[in-house]
Amino acid sequence: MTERLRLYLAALRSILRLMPRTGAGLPLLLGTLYFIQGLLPVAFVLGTGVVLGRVPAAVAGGPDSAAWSALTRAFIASAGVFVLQQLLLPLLTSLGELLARRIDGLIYRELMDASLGSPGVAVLEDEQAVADLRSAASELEFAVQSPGQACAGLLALLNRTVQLLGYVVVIGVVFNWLAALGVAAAVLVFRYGQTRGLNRYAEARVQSDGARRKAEYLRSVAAGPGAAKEIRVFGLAGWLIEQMREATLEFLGPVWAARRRILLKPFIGYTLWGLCATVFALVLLGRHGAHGLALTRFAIAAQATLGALRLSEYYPEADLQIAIGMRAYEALHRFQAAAGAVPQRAATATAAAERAERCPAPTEAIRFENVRFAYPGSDRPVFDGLDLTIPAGKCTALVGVNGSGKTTLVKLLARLYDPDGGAIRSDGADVRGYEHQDWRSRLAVIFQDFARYEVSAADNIGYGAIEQLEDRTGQRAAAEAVGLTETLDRLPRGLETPMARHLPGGADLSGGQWQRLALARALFALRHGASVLVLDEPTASMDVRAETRFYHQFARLAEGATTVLISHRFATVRHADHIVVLEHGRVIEQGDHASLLALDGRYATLFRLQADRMAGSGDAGDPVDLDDGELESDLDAEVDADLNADLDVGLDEDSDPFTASTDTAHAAGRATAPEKTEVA
Ligand SMILES: Nc1ncnc2c1ncn2[C@@H]1O[C@H](COP(=O)(O)OP(=O)(O)OP(=O)(O)O)[C@@H](O)[C@H]1O
Repeated sequence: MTERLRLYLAALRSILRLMPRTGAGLPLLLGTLYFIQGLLPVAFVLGTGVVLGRVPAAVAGGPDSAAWSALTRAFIASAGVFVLQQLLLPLLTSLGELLARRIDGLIYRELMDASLGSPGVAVLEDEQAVADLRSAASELEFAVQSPGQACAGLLALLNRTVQLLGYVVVIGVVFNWLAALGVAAAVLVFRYGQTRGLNRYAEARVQSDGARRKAEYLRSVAAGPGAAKEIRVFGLAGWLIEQMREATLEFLGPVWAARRRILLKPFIGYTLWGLCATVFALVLLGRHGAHGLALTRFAIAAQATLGALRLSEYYPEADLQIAIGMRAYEALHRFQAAAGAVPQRAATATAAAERAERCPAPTEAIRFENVRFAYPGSDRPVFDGLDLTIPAGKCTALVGVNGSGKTTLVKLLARLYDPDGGAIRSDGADVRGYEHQDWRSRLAVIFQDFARYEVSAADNIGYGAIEQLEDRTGQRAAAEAVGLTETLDRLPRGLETPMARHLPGGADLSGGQWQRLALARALFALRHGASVLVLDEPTASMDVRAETRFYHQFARLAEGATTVLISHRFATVRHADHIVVLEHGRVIEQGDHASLLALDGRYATLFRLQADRMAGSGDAGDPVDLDDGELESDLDAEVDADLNADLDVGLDEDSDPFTASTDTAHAAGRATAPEKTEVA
């Protein structure tokens, strides 16, 4: 059995198993109605055949004759069948749509479970898996040729199948079994040609998915707000329109060609075949008719033959839906297999307490032991034997040039990936021994590219401990801790303000304010059970005063927590208890600020380089603009004093040994370099 057929059958089995879950006997009702709807055209053919056969006797007997009454009865019965058929049609369409929507709803849930339940993020970086996820999601979104529509289409085939069987039996009984089988064979061959062509067309559509995505991406760039400013400033509009035109043609061209090649050729071939069979059946009928087949029988056989042959055509209620919808469902199956999702438990306070019990907070240290790791699909290891100790309850700063592996280390710590070799241990226990959710409940991580949720400010903070989403006091305290209270209080609905301008009553924040909101989220997580705080460039978007303020309060905010701090700014890291210098995925130096300076190695070199830069930058005392004027006055004084003492340094792998990055230039004019004096 080919892989494609195996997948198709698996998808078919599982979609059929979803049917009973659509509730209230809907599939059973729909199946029964389709069955009846399949019998009705056959009954109509029988009825009209009888009507036709009774016409000569009725005409001869006149309106008062018994033959006339018999004709009338037959006519009324046929008309009744016809009317019933017409009445059933819209009902079937509505019920079919209902079934499709309900199945799509169930499948959407499967899709969410698969994408959100995957313990790591590797699957979301796997090109094929993401393409599968996208293709399933886009058919579900448009709901025209979705898996649910395919399922309703499969049920609708019952109608056509019953009709064909009915016609074949009628032809066999009233006329000739050989002719009946011939007609059935002609219909089946033609249908085979149709569905084969449609399947190949659906395949061509899937193949062109990459080009379609490119066109969609360009459309979203052109129409979205993200690049709006740059498109105008750099005059990219004309170029973008041309790119979109080319990408659209690149995507549609092969589909158009495939449609002509795939649909037209078989259509001509199979139509000729069908026409020959039709002519043969009609000639046979004609000859028998001429040789005394009773009028009723002749009329029935002729209509049944034509009715059956009409079933060779394209079924608009089923064909394309099945061809494309089932492919989307197969894609979801492939993604499910790749994601290896695990069921997610409900977020309740009890569940959180149970998690905390199952996974104790580290009290001694978290250790990376001989850790080896390469990203999936890459043969270049980021870590090849990393040994690192993160003491519990202390602040460990990670320093290193771009690409040295700092963020990757955090991803491993959060088990978004697992190491290829070695282990990460919390107080000696391999963290892989804990369930992902249990271990993560101990972590509060804010990545460089933290999320900005379009929900209220309070919920943005509350997502740090979802089971405590109602704890407004805790959320306010976290906002206060990062100095956001006044900013949030000035918003139209305070903490309840939706964080997106396009939402009713919504507002947006500046980059630095967003970063503080994300930090508040981490602090909220700490308040509710997390004990390992990981901050990856937590102040990158903050102005120099907000940053200085943050680090002044940092020790108090993170008190008792095991903290991992990543920063390019030495002013930030120098206060850490333990500083680790990473290079090419290895620890090359570690210790506290003073001991590392005394060591006179890489850290000291970097430090002197920046100190020299600062010393050469001139004025150190520019006033600082506050974005919200909310610093308390006593803190202000401290901050002002410290601004003159801090160094603000960026590292860049392109420079050798290192050069300051431009994102720190704003601070360069404000800082003096007491450390230089200290170093010197
Ligand atoms: N998702 C990924 N897939 C493949 N390679 C990756 C991925 N993310 C990072 N890398 C590579 O892994 C290496 C380490 O990257 P990482 O982001 O951990 O560095 P970093 O020290 O945090 O850098 P930065 O200071 O720029 O944030 C780099 O060579 C990077 O190109």
